[in-house]
Amino acid sequence: MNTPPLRLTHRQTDAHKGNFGRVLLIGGSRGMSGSIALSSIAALKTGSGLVTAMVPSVCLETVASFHPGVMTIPASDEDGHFAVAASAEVIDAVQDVSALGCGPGITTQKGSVAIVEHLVSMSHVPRVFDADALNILSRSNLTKRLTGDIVLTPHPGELERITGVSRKSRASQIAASQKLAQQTGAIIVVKGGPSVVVSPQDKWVNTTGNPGMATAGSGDVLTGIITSLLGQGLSTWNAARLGVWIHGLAGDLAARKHSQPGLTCVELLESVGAATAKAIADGGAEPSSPTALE
Ligand SMILES: NC(=O)C1=CN([C@@H]2O[C@H](COP(=O)(O)OP(=O)(O)OC[C@H]3O[C@@H](n4cnc5c(N)ncnc54)[C@H](O)[C@@H]3O)[C@@H](O)[C@H]2O)[C@@H](O)CC1
Ligand SMILES: Nc1ncnc2c1ncn2[C@@H]1O[C@H](COP(=O)(O)OP(=O)(O)O)[C@@H](O)[C@H]1O
Ligand SMILES: [Mg+2]
Repeated sequence: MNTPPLRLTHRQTDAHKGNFGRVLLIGGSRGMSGSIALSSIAALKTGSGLVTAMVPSVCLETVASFHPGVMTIPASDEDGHFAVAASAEVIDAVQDVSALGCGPGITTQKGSVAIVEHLVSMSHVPRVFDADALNILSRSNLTKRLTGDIVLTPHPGELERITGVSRKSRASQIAASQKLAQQTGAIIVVKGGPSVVVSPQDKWVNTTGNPGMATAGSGDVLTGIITSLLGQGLSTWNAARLGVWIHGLAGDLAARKHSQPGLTCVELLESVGAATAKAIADGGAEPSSPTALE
């Protein structure tokens, strides 16, 4: 049996949505509305109590239409992506959030750069940076300004842009990620088959997942899962490891049903709830006690 790196516990009978985190997902652009919707819905399916997507105003209706449980905040936009003015609006939006994820579909236009520049130093909020947020970190030389609880989720192409190591050498990717983790304090998910999670002191190799997950949008789902777990109070190390494990298991459950070639981000997303249940103490069978995770 494939066991999770740690367990979630059952919800107390008197639990309410405020117990399970309020998370914010920042991203999307005209043409990539699906990306941030995938992250947001994945966060709901991993158990977040409240999920809000902050998106360029132009794609708000599209993002909002995918799942009625996702709330949306419209941000100033320009030509289909975030305008520079959106970076000031982010400061209001992060009030009271327990975690945020940034990057899917965000583009590397200057409004997005301004947002990421604000987020790198918001040390009071645990943050996940993915996709174009990672490309912005590398292009704008922002990695040295990362502070607080941070998870980076690069695929080998993004990692190459940040560290310069070849997308073809797995050993170099792990070594460079370890060094980056030591320099920044961030936890780094080195995506692949299998994904490896690296901390400044340690590394962990995932035991779930399959090549059917090499499909558009599967990483966007992971961003939402890890953000959700951070928002529920897990440490960056635990949220990254358990998030990667749940994501891979969702891929395995979906591939069993739909085949690896037939697996898309939609089938992956549909399996996130079932995979999360497998991470609950005793396999999610019987509700018992307590609320807190770990
Ligand atoms: N429905 C949507 O709106 C979607 C939007 N997406 C967004 O599209 C933007 C661009 O992301 P992409 O990742 O497609 O573009 P990138 O240009 O960052 O990455 C694609 C390239 O990276 C390299 N690469 C990726 N995985 C690799 C691996 N395992 N081994 C070796 N090389 C690898 C390959 O050279 C590949 O062509 C992001 O903002 C992302 O969030 C994508 O997630 C797809 C779905
Ligand atoms: N061969 C594979 N085996 C296991 N997992 C894989 C494989 N290929 C891709 N994945 C997983 O799928 C996800 C792809 O992420 P990413 O490239 O960011 O996708 P996108 O940006 O399109 O959403 C990662 O979590 C990665 O680990
Ligand atoms: Mg990606």
